[in-house]
Amino acid sequence: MPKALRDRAVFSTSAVTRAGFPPPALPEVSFVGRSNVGKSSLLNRLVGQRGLAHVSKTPGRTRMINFFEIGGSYRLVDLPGYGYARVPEALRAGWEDLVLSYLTARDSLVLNLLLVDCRRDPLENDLRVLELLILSERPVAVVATKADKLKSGEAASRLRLLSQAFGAGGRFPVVACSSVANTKRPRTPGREGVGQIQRLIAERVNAWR
Ligand SMILES: Nc1nc2c(ncn2[C@@H]2O[C@H](COP(=O)(O)OP(=O)(O)OP(=O)(O)O)[C@@H](O)[C@H]2O)c(=O)[nH]1
Ligand SMILES: [Mg+2]
Repeated sequence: MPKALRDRAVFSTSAVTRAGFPPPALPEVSFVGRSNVGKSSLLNRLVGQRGLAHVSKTPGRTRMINFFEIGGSYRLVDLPGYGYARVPEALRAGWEDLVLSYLTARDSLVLNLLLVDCRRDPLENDLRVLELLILSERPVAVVATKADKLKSGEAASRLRLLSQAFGAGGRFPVVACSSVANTKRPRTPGREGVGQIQRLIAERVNAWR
């Protein structure tokens, strides 16, 4: 991703219903995953703008679909997380409808980044979302987040396990990633993930239309 684009990421709009989605005139990359897995942090890190998407220690913070426009040429789309038990049932069902209709019916969606916590074993919710994306023939890359929390010796075996669970037999890339990696510690697991994901995004965005 050219460095110049990093400086031109701007908030575009928030949607709480389908009518609120912007026109599908630009390719979009979505951030999908459980609450608190690190979607908003990764988005900020990819564009090099810390405060762009709201990051919080409290799960369930992102409640709308937030669209960010990058260099006028594509959008990054931060989705509300799923699996947060303390959200009232009615509200949760509403979010799910909104997110699922976005994921399965949005024509301009060129890549879904499915984020999973690299320290957790595969969760039912994540596997269900993956299945849905596969059934709707959506392109997926799996991001194993918070890799900096692993010991360097653990990273390879965690990534193997997650690749088996989420990689769809090698069809989808599975990338270990840290959004907070300290570049002064060159062995931090996931340190190279941000660059790898930037390349995947660039490939998909450039192939659109
Ligand atoms: N150590 C570490 N912490 C991270 C990383 N990514 C995110 N976090 C922390 O995890 C917490 C949640 O991050 P968010 O980016 O807000 O997570 P989210 O998936 O957007 O959460 P919701 O909007 O609630 O769905 C924050 O405290 C972040 O600082 C990472 O790569 N490494
Ligand atoms: Mg968020």
